[in-house]
Amino acid sequence: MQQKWYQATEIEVDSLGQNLHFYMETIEVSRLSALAFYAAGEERYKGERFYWQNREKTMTLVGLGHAHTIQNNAKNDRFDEVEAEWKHLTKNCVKGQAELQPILFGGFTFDPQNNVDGEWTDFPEAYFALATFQLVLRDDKAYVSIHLVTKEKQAQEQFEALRKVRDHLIHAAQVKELKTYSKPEMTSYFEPYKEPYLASIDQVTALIKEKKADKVVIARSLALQFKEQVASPQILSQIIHEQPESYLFGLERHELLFFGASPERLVKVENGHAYSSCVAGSIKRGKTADEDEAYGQSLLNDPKNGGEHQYVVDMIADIFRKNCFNVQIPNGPRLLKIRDIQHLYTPVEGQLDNDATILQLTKYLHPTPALGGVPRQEALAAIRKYEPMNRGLYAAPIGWMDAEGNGEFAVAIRSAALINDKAYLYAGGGIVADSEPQSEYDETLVKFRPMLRALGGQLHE
Ligand SMILES: C=C(O[C@H]1C=CC=C(C(=O)O)[C@@H]1O)C(=O)O
Ligand SMILES: [Mg+2]
Repeated sequence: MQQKWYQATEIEVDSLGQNLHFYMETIEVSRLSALAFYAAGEERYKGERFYWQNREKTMTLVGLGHAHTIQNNAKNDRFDEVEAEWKHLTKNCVKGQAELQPILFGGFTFDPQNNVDGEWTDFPEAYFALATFQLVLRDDKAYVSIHLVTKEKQAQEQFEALRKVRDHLIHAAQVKELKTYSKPEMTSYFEPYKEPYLASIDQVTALIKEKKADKVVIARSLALQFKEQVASPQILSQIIHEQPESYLFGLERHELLFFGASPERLVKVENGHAYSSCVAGSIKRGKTADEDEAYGQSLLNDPKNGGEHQYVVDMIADIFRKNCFNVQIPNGPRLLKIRDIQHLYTPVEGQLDNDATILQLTKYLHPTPALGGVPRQEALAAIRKYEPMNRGLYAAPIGWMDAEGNGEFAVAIRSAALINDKAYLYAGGGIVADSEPQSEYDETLVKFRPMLRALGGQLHE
Protein backbone atom coordinates (compact mmCIF):
# COMPACT_ATOMS: atom_id res chain seq x y z
CA MET A 1 0.00 0.00 0.00
CA GLN A 2 1.24 3.43 -0.86
CA GLN A 3 1.32 5.92 1.94
CA LYS A 4 0.71 9.53 0.99
CA TRP A 5 1.50 12.85 2.56
CA TYR A 6 0.54 16.11 1.03
CA GLN A 7 1.32 19.62 2.07
CA ALA A 8 0.89 22.94 0.38
CA THR A 9 2.72 25.89 1.79
CA GLU A 10 2.55 29.49 0.83
CA ILE A 11 5.76 31.46 0.70
CA GLU A 12 5.18 35.13 1.16
CA VAL A 13 7.38 36.79 -1.43
CA ASP A 14 10.41 35.78 -3.40
CA SER A 15 13.33 38.04 -4.15
CA LEU A 16 11.41 39.56 -7.09
CA GLY A 17 8.52 40.48 -4.86
CA GLN A 18 6.21 37.78 -6.18
CA ASN A 19 4.01 35.45 -4.24
CA LEU A 20 5.12 31.88 -4.67
CA HIS A 21 3.26 28.75 -3.64
CA PHE A 22 5.04 25.56 -2.79
CA TYR A 23 3.07 22.33 -3.20
CA MET A 24 4.47 18.92 -2.44
CA GLU A 25 3.46 15.34 -2.04
CA THR A 26 5.48 12.32 -0.99
CA ILE A 27 4.58 8.68 -1.47
CA GLU A 28 6.34 5.59 -0.26
CA VAL A 29 6.88 3.10 -3.05
CA SER A 30 8.31 -0.40 -3.24
CA ARG A 31 12.07 -0.21 -3.60
CA LEU A 32 13.27 0.56 -7.09
CA SER A 33 16.59 1.10 -8.82
CA ALA A 34 17.77 4.69 -8.45
CA LEU A 35 19.65 4.51 -11.74
CA ALA A 36 16.55 3.20 -13.54
CA PHE A 37 14.56 6.13 -12.13
CA TYR A 38 17.28 8.52 -13.35
CA ALA A 39 17.26 6.87 -16.78
CA ALA A 40 13.46 7.12 -16.95
CA GLY A 41 13.93 10.90 -17.11
CA GLU A 42 16.16 10.68 -20.22
CA GLU A 43 13.72 12.23 -22.67
CA ARG A 44 11.84 14.71 -20.58
CA TYR A 45 14.42 15.85 -18.02
CA LYS A 46 17.86 15.45 -19.60
CA GLY A 47 19.97 18.41 -18.48
CA GLU A 48 17.97 18.75 -15.25
CA ARG A 49 18.85 15.62 -13.30
CA PHE A 50 21.07 14.63 -10.41
CA TYR A 51 22.26 11.46 -8.73
CA TRP A 52 23.89 11.04 -5.33
CA GLN A 53 24.88 8.17 -3.09
CA ASN A 54 26.83 8.44 0.15
CA ARG A 55 29.91 6.34 0.87
CA GLU A 56 28.07 4.07 3.29
CA LYS A 57 25.29 3.47 0.72
CA THR A 58 22.62 4.32 3.27
CA MET A 59 21.23 7.26 1.29
CA THR A 60 20.61 7.49 -2.43
CA LEU A 61 19.05 10.52 -4.02
CA VAL A 62 17.82 11.18 -7.54
CA GLY A 63 16.24 14.35 -8.92
CA LEU A 64 14.41 14.75 -12.22
CA GLY A 65 13.37 18.17 -13.49
CA HIS A 66 13.71 21.52 -11.78
CA ALA A 67 10.85 22.67 -9.56
CA HIS A 68 13.06 25.56 -8.49
CA THR A 69 16.70 26.48 -8.89
CA ILE A 70 18.91 28.56 -6.64
CA GLN A 71 21.86 29.94 -8.57
CA ASN A 72 24.17 32.88 -8.24
CA ASN A 73 27.51 34.27 -9.29
CA ALA A 74 28.26 36.13 -6.09
CA LYS A 75 32.00 36.08 -5.49
CA ASN A 76 31.93 36.38 -1.71
CA ASP A 77 28.37 35.71 -0.62
CA ARG A 78 27.39 32.70 -2.69
CA PHE A 79 27.06 30.37 0.32
CA ASP A 80 25.03 32.90 2.32
CA GLU A 81 22.77 33.66 -0.63
CA VAL A 82 21.95 30.00 -1.24
CA GLU A 83 21.28 29.53 2.45
CA ALA A 84 18.98 32.55 2.69
CA GLU A 85 17.00 31.58 -0.41
CA TRP A 86 16.60 27.96 0.69
CA LYS A 87 15.49 29.00 4.17
CA HIS A 88 12.97 31.34 2.65
CA LEU A 89 11.57 28.73 0.29
CA THR A 90 11.20 26.10 3.01
CA LYS A 91 10.27 28.20 6.01
CA ASN A 92 6.70 26.91 6.11
CA CYS A 93 7.54 23.26 5.44
CA VAL A 94 6.54 20.81 8.12
CA LYS A 95 9.61 19.84 10.11
CA GLY A 96 10.32 16.62 11.91
CA GLN A 97 9.87 13.89 9.32
CA ALA A 98 12.94 13.12 7.22
CA GLU A 99 10.91 11.46 4.46
CA LEU A 100 8.81 14.62 3.98
CA GLN A 101 11.76 16.90 3.54
CA PRO A 102 12.34 18.65 0.24
CA ILE A 103 16.01 18.39 -0.66
CA LEU A 104 18.23 20.94 -2.35
CA PHE A 105 21.05 19.41 -4.39
CA GLY A 106 23.96 21.05 -6.17
CA GLY A 107 27.41 22.49 -5.86
CA PHE A 108 29.68 25.52 -5.60
CA THR A 109 32.48 25.97 -8.13
CA PHE A 110 36.06 25.72 -6.88
CA ASP A 111 37.03 29.33 -7.48
CA PRO A 112 34.60 32.09 -8.48
CA GLN A 113 37.59 34.30 -9.40
CA ASN A 114 38.60 31.99 -12.23
CA ASN A 115 37.44 33.24 -15.63
CA VAL A 116 39.30 30.85 -17.93
CA ASP A 117 37.02 29.80 -20.80
CA GLY A 118 36.37 26.16 -21.57
CA GLU A 119 33.90 23.46 -20.62
CA TRP A 120 32.80 25.48 -17.54
CA THR A 121 32.03 28.75 -19.33
CA ASP A 122 28.67 30.14 -18.11
CA PHE A 123 28.39 27.62 -15.29
CA PRO A 124 27.02 29.46 -12.21
CA GLU A 125 29.31 29.79 -9.18
CA ALA A 126 26.51 28.29 -7.08
CA TYR A 127 24.12 25.89 -8.81
CA PHE A 128 21.39 24.15 -6.83
CA ALA A 129 18.06 22.56 -7.69
CA LEU A 130 14.94 21.40 -5.93
CA ALA A 131 13.79 18.54 -8.14
CA THR A 132 10.29 18.27 -9.56
CA PHE A 133 10.52 14.53 -8.85
CA GLN A 134 12.73 13.48 -5.97
CA LEU A 135 13.57 9.88 -5.19
CA VAL A 136 15.12 9.06 -1.82
CA LEU A 137 16.27 5.57 -0.87
CA ARG A 138 16.95 5.40 2.83
CA ASP A 139 16.88 2.60 5.41
CA ASP A 140 15.50 0.11 2.88
CA LYS A 141 12.61 2.40 2.03
CA ALA A 142 11.90 4.36 -1.14
CA TYR A 143 10.10 7.69 -1.29
CA VAL A 144 9.09 9.70 -4.33
CA SER A 145 8.15 13.35 -3.87
CA ILE A 146 6.61 15.83 -6.25
CA HIS A 147 7.58 19.49 -5.80
CA LEU A 148 5.83 22.34 -7.51
CA VAL A 149 6.79 25.96 -6.94
CA THR A 150 4.47 28.29 -8.79
CA LYS A 151 2.95 31.75 -8.87
CA GLU A 152 -0.48 30.16 -9.36
CA LYS A 153 -2.62 29.87 -6.30
CA GLN A 154 -4.91 27.38 -8.03
CA ALA A 155 -2.45 24.71 -9.10
CA GLN A 156 -4.55 21.57 -8.76
CA GLU A 157 -4.58 20.80 -12.47
CA GLN A 158 -0.87 21.34 -12.80
CA PHE A 159 -0.29 19.12 -9.79
CA GLU A 160 -2.58 16.42 -11.11
CA ALA A 161 -0.59 16.37 -14.36
CA LEU A 162 2.63 15.91 -12.35
CA ARG A 163 1.08 12.96 -10.51
CA LYS A 164 0.53 11.27 -13.87
CA VAL A 165 4.14 11.88 -14.90
CA ARG A 166 5.34 10.56 -11.55
CA ASP A 167 3.38 7.34 -11.94
CA HIS A 168 4.74 6.96 -15.44
CA LEU A 169 8.35 7.51 -14.24
CA ILE A 170 7.98 4.96 -11.45
CA HIS A 171 6.50 2.45 -13.85
CA ALA A 172 9.25 3.05 -16.43
CA ALA A 173 11.90 2.63 -13.71
CA GLN A 174 10.44 -0.68 -12.66
CA VAL A 175 10.40 -1.93 -16.25
CA LYS A 176 13.95 -0.66 -16.94
CA GLU A 177 15.37 -2.25 -13.81
CA LEU A 178 17.36 -4.95 -15.60
CA LYS A 179 18.95 -2.85 -18.32
CA THR A 180 22.72 -3.17 -18.58
CA TYR A 181 24.96 -0.56 -20.15
CA SER A 182 28.13 -0.97 -22.14
CA LYS A 183 31.17 1.27 -21.88
CA PRO A 184 31.47 4.11 -24.34
CA GLU A 185 34.02 3.82 -27.13
CA MET A 186 36.90 6.23 -26.73
CA THR A 187 38.67 7.15 -29.96
CA SER A 188 41.46 9.40 -28.65
CA TYR A 189 42.74 11.27 -25.64
CA PHE A 190 45.22 14.01 -25.00
CA GLU A 191 46.84 15.67 -22.02
CA PRO A 192 46.50 19.42 -22.45
CA TYR A 193 49.37 21.31 -20.83
CA LYS A 194 51.46 18.32 -19.77
CA GLU A 195 54.71 20.29 -20.05
CA PRO A 196 53.37 23.42 -18.29
CA TYR A 197 52.06 21.11 -15.54
CA LEU A 198 55.49 19.53 -14.99
CA ALA A 199 57.12 22.97 -15.05
CA SER A 200 54.55 24.34 -12.59
CA ILE A 201 55.55 21.77 -9.97
CA ASP A 202 59.10 23.17 -10.02
CA GLN A 203 57.77 26.73 -9.95
CA VAL A 204 55.51 25.98 -6.99
CA THR A 205 58.18 24.15 -4.99
CA ALA A 206 60.46 27.17 -5.61
CA LEU A 207 57.70 29.42 -4.27
CA ILE A 208 57.42 27.21 -1.20
CA LYS A 209 61.17 27.23 -0.63
CA GLU A 210 61.04 31.04 -0.76
CA LYS A 211 58.44 30.80 2.05
CA LYS A 212 55.71 32.40 -0.09
CA ALA A 213 53.40 29.45 0.61
CA ASP A 214 53.55 26.17 2.53
CA LYS A 215 51.45 23.94 0.30
CA VAL A 216 49.64 24.37 -3.04
CA VAL A 217 47.44 21.77 -4.76
CA ILE A 218 48.09 21.79 -8.50
CA ALA A 219 45.77 19.95 -10.88
CA ARG A 220 45.53 19.16 -14.55
CA SER A 221 43.03 17.68 -16.98
CA LEU A 222 42.79 14.91 -19.52
CA ALA A 223 40.56 15.33 -22.58
CA LEU A 224 38.80 12.33 -24.14
CA GLN A 225 37.02 11.99 -27.45
CA PHE A 226 34.36 9.32 -28.01
CA LYS A 227 33.05 7.75 -31.17
CA GLU A 228 29.55 8.99 -30.41
CA GLN A 229 27.55 10.91 -27.86
CA VAL A 230 27.68 9.32 -24.40
CA ALA A 231 24.52 9.13 -22.29
CA SER A 232 24.72 9.97 -18.59
CA PRO A 233 22.94 6.82 -17.25
CA GLN A 234 25.54 4.80 -19.16
CA ILE A 235 28.37 6.50 -17.28
CA LEU A 236 26.67 6.52 -13.89
CA SER A 237 26.06 2.79 -14.25
CA GLN A 238 29.83 2.24 -14.68
CA ILE A 239 30.82 4.17 -11.56
CA ILE A 240 28.06 2.53 -9.51
CA HIS A 241 29.51 -0.87 -10.36
CA GLU A 242 33.17 0.04 -10.20
CA GLN A 243 33.49 2.43 -7.24
CA PRO A 244 31.44 1.04 -4.38
CA GLU A 245 33.65 2.61 -1.66
CA SER A 246 33.09 6.21 -2.71
CA TYR A 247 30.51 8.96 -2.83
CA LEU A 248 28.90 8.74 -6.25
CA PHE A 249 27.51 11.83 -7.89
CA GLY A 250 26.19 13.13 -11.17
CA LEU A 251 24.87 16.62 -11.79
CA GLU A 252 23.48 17.78 -15.11
CA ARG A 253 23.17 21.28 -16.47
CA HIS A 254 22.11 21.62 -20.09
CA GLU A 255 24.59 19.53 -22.11
CA LEU A 256 27.05 19.01 -19.29
CA LEU A 257 27.16 16.10 -16.86
CA PHE A 258 29.59 16.50 -13.99
CA PHE A 259 30.16 13.14 -12.31
CA GLY A 260 32.58 11.33 -10.10
CA ALA A 261 33.39 8.88 -7.33
CA SER A 262 35.01 10.71 -4.44
CA PRO A 263 36.42 9.21 -1.24
CA GLU A 264 36.39 12.58 0.54
CA ARG A 265 33.72 14.02 2.80
CA LEU A 266 33.79 17.77 3.19
CA VAL A 267 31.03 17.98 5.77
CA LYS A 268 28.02 16.06 6.97
CA VAL A 269 25.45 17.33 9.45
CA GLU A 270 22.99 14.99 11.12
CA ASN A 271 20.82 16.21 13.96
CA GLY A 272 23.28 18.89 14.99
CA HIS A 273 26.34 16.64 14.83
CA ALA A 274 28.99 17.59 12.25
CA TYR A 275 31.54 15.34 10.55
CA SER A 276 34.41 16.07 8.22
CA SER A 277 37.41 14.16 6.95
CA CYS A 278 41.01 14.97 6.21
CA VAL A 279 42.10 13.04 3.13
CA ALA A 280 45.54 13.93 1.78
CA GLY A 281 48.71 11.97 1.09
CA SER A 282 48.57 9.15 -1.45
CA ILE A 283 50.19 5.93 -2.64
CA LYS A 284 49.08 3.31 -5.15
CA ARG A 285 47.58 -0.08 -4.19
CA GLY A 286 49.83 -3.14 -4.20
CA LYS A 287 49.31 -6.07 -6.53
CA THR A 288 49.41 -8.57 -3.64
CA ALA A 289 48.20 -8.23 -0.04
CA ASP A 290 51.82 -8.05 1.18
CA GLU A 291 52.81 -5.41 -1.32
CA ASP A 292 49.67 -3.41 -0.51
CA GLU A 293 50.45 -3.56 3.19
CA ALA A 294 54.04 -2.48 2.56
CA TYR A 295 52.91 0.51 0.48
CA GLY A 296 50.43 1.43 3.21
CA GLN A 297 53.13 1.32 5.89
CA SER A 298 55.50 3.40 3.82
CA LEU A 299 52.74 5.99 3.29
CA LEU A 300 52.09 6.15 7.05
CA ASN A 301 55.80 6.74 7.66
CA ASP A 302 56.57 9.10 4.79
CA PRO A 303 57.39 12.67 5.89
CA LYS A 304 56.43 14.29 2.57
CA ASN A 305 52.93 12.76 2.61
CA GLY A 306 52.64 13.26 6.37
CA GLY A 307 53.32 16.97 5.82
CA GLU A 308 50.70 17.20 3.09
CA HIS A 309 48.20 15.58 5.44
CA GLN A 310 48.97 17.58 8.57
CA TYR A 311 48.16 20.93 6.91
CA VAL A 312 44.67 19.60 6.26
CA VAL A 313 44.17 18.32 9.80
CA ASP A 314 45.33 21.62 11.33
CA MET A 315 42.95 23.66 9.20
CA ILE A 316 39.84 21.47 9.56
CA ALA A 317 40.46 21.12 13.31
CA ASP A 318 40.68 24.90 13.59
CA ILE A 319 37.35 25.45 11.76
CA PHE A 320 35.67 22.76 13.86
CA ARG A 321 36.93 24.26 17.12
CA LYS A 322 35.52 27.63 16.07
CA ASN A 323 32.08 26.26 15.12
CA CYS A 324 31.54 23.17 17.27
CA PHE A 325 32.02 21.85 20.79
CA ASN A 326 33.13 18.36 21.86
CA VAL A 327 35.47 18.20 18.88
CA GLN A 328 37.09 14.81 18.41
CA ILE A 329 40.18 14.14 16.32
CA PRO A 330 42.35 11.02 16.51
CA ASN A 331 46.07 11.54 17.19
CA GLY A 332 47.36 10.30 13.89
CA PRO A 333 46.07 9.33 10.44
CA ARG A 334 45.00 5.90 9.34
CA LEU A 335 44.76 4.47 5.84
CA LEU A 336 41.78 4.89 3.56
CA LYS A 337 41.99 2.27 0.84
CA ILE A 338 39.95 2.55 -2.32
CA ARG A 339 40.16 0.62 -5.53
CA ASP A 340 43.12 2.34 -7.19
CA ILE A 341 44.78 4.30 -4.39
CA GLN A 342 45.33 4.59 -0.64
CA HIS A 343 45.28 7.83 1.31
CA LEU A 344 46.13 9.13 4.76
CA TYR A 345 42.82 9.74 6.50
CA THR A 346 41.80 11.51 9.72
CA PRO A 347 38.10 11.86 10.61
CA VAL A 348 36.96 14.96 12.52
CA GLU A 349 33.66 15.41 14.34
CA GLY A 350 31.90 17.70 16.77
CA GLN A 351 28.61 19.06 18.02
CA LEU A 352 27.54 22.14 16.03
CA ASP A 353 27.26 25.43 17.91
CA ASN A 354 23.72 26.80 17.92
CA ASP A 355 24.24 29.34 15.18
CA ALA A 356 26.43 27.15 12.92
CA THR A 357 24.93 25.50 9.83
CA ILE A 358 26.06 23.06 7.18
CA LEU A 359 26.48 25.85 4.62
CA GLN A 360 28.44 28.01 7.04
CA LEU A 361 30.81 25.11 7.67
CA THR A 362 31.06 24.51 3.92
CA LYS A 363 31.92 28.16 3.40
CA TYR A 364 34.68 28.11 6.01
CA LEU A 365 36.10 24.72 5.02
CA HIS A 366 36.26 25.24 1.27
CA PRO A 367 38.86 24.86 -0.08
CA THR A 368 40.66 22.76 2.52
CA PRO A 369 44.43 22.40 2.07
CA ALA A 370 43.72 19.03 0.37
CA LEU A 371 42.42 21.00 -2.64
CA GLY A 372 43.68 24.57 -2.23
CA GLY A 373 46.68 24.97 0.03
CA VAL A 374 48.23 26.92 2.89
CA PRO A 375 47.92 29.84 3.39
CA ARG A 376 44.63 29.76 1.51
CA GLN A 377 44.86 33.08 -0.37
CA GLU A 378 48.49 32.60 -1.42
CA ALA A 379 47.68 29.07 -2.59
CA LEU A 380 44.65 30.23 -4.59
CA ALA A 381 46.77 32.94 -6.23
CA ALA A 382 49.36 30.31 -7.20
CA ILE A 383 46.65 28.03 -8.61
CA ARG A 384 45.27 30.90 -10.71
CA LYS A 385 48.77 31.65 -11.95
CA TYR A 386 50.00 28.13 -12.71
CA GLU A 387 46.90 26.14 -13.69
CA PRO A 388 45.87 27.08 -17.22
CA MET A 389 42.35 25.64 -16.78
CA ASN A 390 39.12 26.29 -14.94
CA ARG A 391 38.35 23.67 -12.29
CA GLY A 392 34.61 24.32 -12.41
CA LEU A 393 33.11 21.90 -9.87
CA TYR A 394 36.23 19.74 -9.66
CA ALA A 395 37.66 19.79 -6.09
CA ALA A 396 34.61 21.79 -4.98
CA PRO A 397 31.70 21.06 -2.61
CA ILE A 398 28.87 18.95 -4.09
CA GLY A 399 25.94 17.57 -2.13
CA TRP A 400 22.56 18.15 -0.56
CA MET A 401 20.71 19.64 2.37
CA ASP A 402 17.16 19.46 3.61
CA ALA A 403 14.92 22.05 5.22
CA GLU A 404 16.00 21.10 8.75
CA GLY A 405 19.72 21.71 8.38
CA ASN A 406 20.76 18.12 7.73
CA GLY A 407 22.84 17.32 4.69
CA GLU A 408 26.16 16.25 3.29
CA PHE A 409 28.78 17.64 0.93
CA ALA A 410 31.58 15.65 -0.65
CA VAL A 411 34.69 17.13 -2.21
CA ALA A 412 34.20 16.54 -5.93
CA ILE A 413 37.53 14.88 -6.78
CA ARG A 414 38.02 11.78 -8.99
CA SER A 415 35.58 13.53 -11.25
CA ALA A 416 34.97 14.52 -14.86
CA ALA A 417 32.77 16.69 -17.05
CA LEU A 418 31.03 14.97 -19.94
CA ILE A 419 29.70 17.06 -22.82
CA ASN A 420 28.13 15.06 -25.65
CA ASP A 421 31.04 13.11 -27.19
CA LYS A 422 33.82 14.68 -25.11
CA ALA A 423 34.95 14.32 -21.51
CA TYR A 424 37.41 16.24 -19.35
CA LEU A 425 38.92 14.41 -16.40
CA TYR A 426 40.56 16.22 -13.50
CA ALA A 427 43.24 15.25 -11.00
CA GLY A 428 45.74 17.03 -8.84
CA GLY A 429 47.98 16.63 -5.85
CA GLY A 430 49.35 18.50 -2.88
CA ILE A 431 52.67 20.17 -3.66
CA VAL A 432 55.00 20.72 -0.71
CA ALA A 433 58.69 21.70 -0.54
CA ASP A 434 60.00 18.22 -1.40
CA SER A 435 57.52 17.35 -4.20
CA GLU A 436 59.00 16.06 -7.46
CA PRO A 437 57.35 16.71 -10.85
CA GLN A 438 57.54 13.12 -12.13
CA SER A 439 56.12 11.50 -9.01
CA GLU A 440 53.32 14.11 -8.81
CA TYR A 441 52.58 13.44 -12.46
CA ASP A 442 52.42 9.69 -11.73
CA GLU A 443 50.08 10.38 -8.79
CA THR A 444 47.66 12.18 -11.12
CA LEU A 445 47.73 9.19 -13.47
CA VAL A 446 46.56 6.95 -10.62
CA LYS A 447 43.87 9.48 -9.70
CA PHE A 448 42.60 9.63 -13.30
CA ARG A 449 42.16 5.88 -13.38
CA PRO A 450 38.64 5.48 -11.88
CA MET A 451 36.97 7.96 -14.25
CA LEU A 452 39.06 6.76 -17.16
CA ARG A 453 38.00 3.18 -16.57
CA ALA A 454 34.33 4.22 -16.30
CA LEU A 455 34.68 6.01 -19.62
CA GLY A 456 36.18 3.00 -21.34
CA GLY A 457 39.67 4.46 -21.71
CA GLN A 458 43.18 3.33 -20.87
CA LEU A 459 46.39 5.27 -20.65
CA HIS A 460 49.57 3.99 -22.22
CA GLU A 461 51.91 4.28 -19.28
C1 LIG B 1 43.42 16.78 -5.46
C2 LIG B 1 43.16 15.49 -5.43
O1 LIG B 1 43.35 14.72 -4.31
C3 LIG B 1 43.52 15.29 -3.03
C4 LIG B 1 42.90 14.35 -2.08
C5 LIG B 1 43.58 13.27 -1.58
C6 LIG B 1 44.97 13.19 -1.77
C7 LIG B 1 45.67 14.22 -2.32
C8 LIG B 1 47.14 14.12 -2.45
O2 LIG B 1 47.76 13.18 -1.91
O3 LIG B 1 47.76 14.95 -3.12
C9 LIG B 1 45.01 15.47 -2.74
O4 LIG B 1 45.19 16.41 -1.72
C10 LIG B 1 42.63 14.78 -6.60
O5 LIG B 1 42.32 13.59 -6.50
O6 LIG B 1 42.51 15.39 -7.68
MG1 LIG C 1 49.70 13.87 -2.84
